[in-house]
Order: sequence, then structure tokens, then C-alpha cells
Amino acid sequence: MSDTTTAPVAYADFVDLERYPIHDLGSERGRAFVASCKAEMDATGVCNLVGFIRPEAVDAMVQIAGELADKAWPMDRTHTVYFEKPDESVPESDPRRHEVRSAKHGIAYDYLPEDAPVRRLYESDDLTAFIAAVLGKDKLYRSADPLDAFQVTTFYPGEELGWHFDRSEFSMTVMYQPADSGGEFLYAPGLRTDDDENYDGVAEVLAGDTSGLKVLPSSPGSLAFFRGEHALHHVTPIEGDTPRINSVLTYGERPDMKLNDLTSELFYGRTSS
Ligand SMILES: O=C(O)CCC(=O)C(=O)O
Ligand SMILES: [Fe+2]
Repeated sequence: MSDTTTAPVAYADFVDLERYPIHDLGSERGRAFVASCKAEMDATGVCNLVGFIRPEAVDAMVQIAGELADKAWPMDRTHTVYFEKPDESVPESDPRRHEVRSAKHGIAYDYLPEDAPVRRLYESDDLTAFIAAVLGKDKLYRSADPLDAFQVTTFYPGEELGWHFDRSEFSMTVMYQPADSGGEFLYAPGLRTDDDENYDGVAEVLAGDTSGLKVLPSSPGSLAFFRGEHALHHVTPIEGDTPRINSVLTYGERPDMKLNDLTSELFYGRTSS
């Protein structure tokens, strides 16, 4: 059945809807679009939509990141890949003891203007419905976290994101400004499942095994989504002079999903409760 709604689309001014008809999923072209994302997701663990956001909106987001730079929380810390305290009771080679470094500047959701283009996109139910359709879920929810559900992150030269599994089930990233070099998103799709932590496989990646790794190509305006809860991933240190700027949009199957206090303090220097 085709969608006959005529409600104004809150993001029509900056999303390439000809190529990416997220407002019209019930139509033939909408179904074909969802099917092609599903196929890419099954093959690579990621769905990468190049040029999803038009250049003017990308520029607007970069400008917002600059204007709010003094609100960004400068994080430079070590943590485990699980964002739990290191477990001293397991052998040293166990990933539950392994610590990595993450350094970045995160501008929390509550600082970002309501009319910021990608905030309008995130808050539209269409984007959530699109992701649910690709993932084959009846219903998905935006994260309930007032700081982390949506944010803008700047990685300055030398900063990086250590290997980790996300606390949220699904994430979407929107790239505004890639680094000149470095700052690559590397991931090991499906390294763990809900039933199998695969600590041996995780330990191998942490020890430098690159055989199961993929690199996500990135360009300004690209939108990508992946199962960050199951894919171990990291962002390599930024090289060159250009900061890497992007957003992460988070989703879950439960409506009450929030960061734990440890992770919230780590990423934003405060908790939301
Ligand atoms: O910056 C990225 O590309 C990924 C960010 C990420 O993995 C995270 O914030 O959990
Ligand atoms: Fe992540």
C-alpha cells in the first residue's frame, strides 16, 4: 500500500529524498530502498548511505560544532571495551581486563539547537521507522538518554576512540568532516551475539588480529548504521590538522534506554539523573 500522507516532511530541505526516500517507505521505491540497505547490512554488517545529507546542512552542523565548542566535554580516558570496570578476577589476557584509550570532545544533546538539521532528522519518526524496517524490527525507539541520544563529536588531531561495544543496540553515524588521514572507523561485524560473548575472538582483535576487520568509507554527508552492540569497533587516531566531526544517533528496542552513570560521566562529565 502506498503512503498517501501529505504532512510536511521536517527534513525535506536537506535530505536527498530522490535517492533515499525515507519519507515514503510504503511505496515501491521505498520498499526497494529498504531491501537494498538490508542486503548491504547482511553482506557487510553496515548500511552506508553516501550523500544522505546535503552539503548546506553538513556546513550548518560543522558551524554548530564550532559555535558550541566551549560546551564540548573533553574526554581523554581509559576504559574497557564493555564500559565496565576492569575485572581483576579474570586472567590478564581476558578482554574484560583490557583497557583502551578514548579521547574526544562531545557536545551533549541538550546543548544542540532544536532546529539543527540533523537533530530534526533524528527526531522525525520516519528515520526511526526506516531503521526498524532495515533491521526487520516491528518497532524501534530513540534512546531516552537526554545527553547521549544525539550529540555532535569533534575529534582533534591525536584523539581517537578505543575498541568497544556500544551500550545501545543500534547506532547511526552522520559524518560532517572526516580527518585528512587517520580517524577511520574499523569494525568487526557480529563479533559477539546476545548468546555468545566470544571472549577469545575479542581478545584476538585486541591483540592485533585484523583478519575479520572492515573499514567504513566515510565522506561529508554520509549516514551509516550498524549493530554497535555486536560489532567491536574503534576510530583510529586522527592525523593531520583537520578535526573529525560527526554525530552518533542511538536507538534501541526498549523505550527506556539510557547510558549507565559510569559511561555518562565518561562521555559528558555529568549524569542526566
Ligand atoms: O565516531 C564514530 O564513527 C563512531 C562513534 C562510536 O562508535 C560511538 O560513539 O560509540
Ligand atoms: Fe561505538
